[in-house]
Amino acid sequence: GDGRAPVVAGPSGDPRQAYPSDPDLETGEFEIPAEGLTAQQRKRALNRLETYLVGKHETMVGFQGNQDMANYQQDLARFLEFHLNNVGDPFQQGNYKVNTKIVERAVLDHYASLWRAQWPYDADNPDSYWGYVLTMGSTEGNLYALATARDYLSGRKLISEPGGGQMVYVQAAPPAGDGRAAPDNAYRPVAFYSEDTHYSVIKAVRTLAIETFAAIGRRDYPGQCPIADEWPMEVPSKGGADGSGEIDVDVLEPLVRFFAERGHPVLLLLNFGTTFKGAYDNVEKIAARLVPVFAEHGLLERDIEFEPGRTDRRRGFWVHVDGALGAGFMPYLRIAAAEERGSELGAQLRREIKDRVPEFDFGLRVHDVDVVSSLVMSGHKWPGAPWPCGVFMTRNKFRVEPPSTPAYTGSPDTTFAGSRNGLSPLVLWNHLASKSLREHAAAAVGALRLTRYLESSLRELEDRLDWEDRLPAGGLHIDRSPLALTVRFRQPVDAIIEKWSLSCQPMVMNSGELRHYAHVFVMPSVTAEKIDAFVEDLFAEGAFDRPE
Ligand SMILES: COC(=O)[C@H](CCSC)/N=C/c1c(COP(=O)(O)O)cnc(C)c1O
Repeated sequence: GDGRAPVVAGPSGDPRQAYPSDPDLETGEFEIPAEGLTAQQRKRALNRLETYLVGKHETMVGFQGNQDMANYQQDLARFLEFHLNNVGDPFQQGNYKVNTKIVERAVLDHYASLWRAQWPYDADNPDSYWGYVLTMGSTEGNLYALATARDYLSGRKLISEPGGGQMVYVQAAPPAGDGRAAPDNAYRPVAFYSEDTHYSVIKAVRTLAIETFAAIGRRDYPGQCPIADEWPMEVPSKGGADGSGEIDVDVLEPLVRFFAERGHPVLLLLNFGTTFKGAYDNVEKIAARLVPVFAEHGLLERDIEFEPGRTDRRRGFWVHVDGALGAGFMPYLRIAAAEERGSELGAQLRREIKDRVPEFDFGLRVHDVDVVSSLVMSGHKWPGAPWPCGVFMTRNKFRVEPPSTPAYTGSPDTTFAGSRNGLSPLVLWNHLASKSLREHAAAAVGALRLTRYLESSLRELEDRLDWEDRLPAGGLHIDRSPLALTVRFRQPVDAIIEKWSLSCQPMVMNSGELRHYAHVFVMPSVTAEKIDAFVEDLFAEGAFDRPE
């Protein structure tokens, strides 16, 4: 400490003991005393923090957050002069004029184009895209998508009372049952997602009181699970823990059919770049197997009668693609794949993609159905925004509130947040605009190439350790899922985890063996030099000598 009198410790003790400590940062340095801090004290504290961050930034390889978005500081610092707020709908100017909505709309249009949606936004076109730049990351987008899907599938609608007063939710009456399925199932959506799904989805499902197939199955259909004695909590991934991390379509289909037969609308949340294994659910294959099930049980199109003569035509299913990482990255591979075969870019890509780039977006049509209802992407993952942000996108025809409510003087509150970040559209715009599509595609192909380099470097390390008889029993468990930007391997000692900010996960393998994995994500900020330095650290004595 610097001899200062300690902050009056709170009622439950002194923060200097209560909080986790880091060898490079002292809690006491950042306490805010009643008398405030002098300029020198503030400077010293902030210098200490900056020094710490410089160190960590250099060796950050463990999460899917690109650390090196270029030139946002010099290009955007001037906008810190303003109190930006994009409150309300991006396509309605609203009364809060200090906003960057014009930039937000350009970012949304660009992603609409990358995700093959109909753009520019047109309030009168049911198939036009609608979306907004998120103030949180994909967690907000997943929450918003699931809230919209829940209301859409439950026959709810947000309308403005006659005379343009309050906005109120109205609920359609369940259709007269056709005997085969309990009529009130028609508005009880059932959520399905895989065991590799990010915890933000489980949080969203609980927060929004959406029922999962497991919850309904265990309560209403005990012992009737079509794929196992007991209803699994989540849809199993193909090959279980040993597998790639993508959802098992052969298991998903009977589970969905079970509820479709009983008249339930179906809410599918699919992963496109899973958190730990970087796996992609096969959206095309899932649609090819499930659209016929929806058609068979009247879930492709349904009439929702709100009042006599006032009906909406809606689907009985919703496909949300959690593209937190993959939606920002995969479109560039499609652009690279479209390059003429002889090009360097095309050739490099061919080494990674045997047949075709997996489809996940609004351009995907299966059995003549446009499959995807909503999509989300994190801006701080592939694009590399320096704070959490992202993009949520859907189509007008899937929205439950009227796209424009003239009754409002300002702008309809159509997004999940109230106040909305006005800097995020700028940082995304800067990122998108500072490279051509081809240059973005080259960065994506380059990241795949480096991921292959990481994998081969780890396998070489395994051979070196084995040669020197220093290989841990069972080996380094090196694995990489198809097209993934990450490689997973045996968790090293804590000092290495802390230096390289590694994300770790215990996994009970199909054999019952408990393994501790770590992974590296090869984002654009991860270079071959960083990979070499990282692998060298793993070669050091005792790198894998974990106590367990
Ligand atoms: C352990 O790593 C994570 O939780 C990272 C976020 C940190 S990396 C920048 N993943 C977040 C994530 C999320 C939540 O996204 P955010 O809210 O933007 O963090 C949603 N879906 C998937 C597939 C995700 O991987």
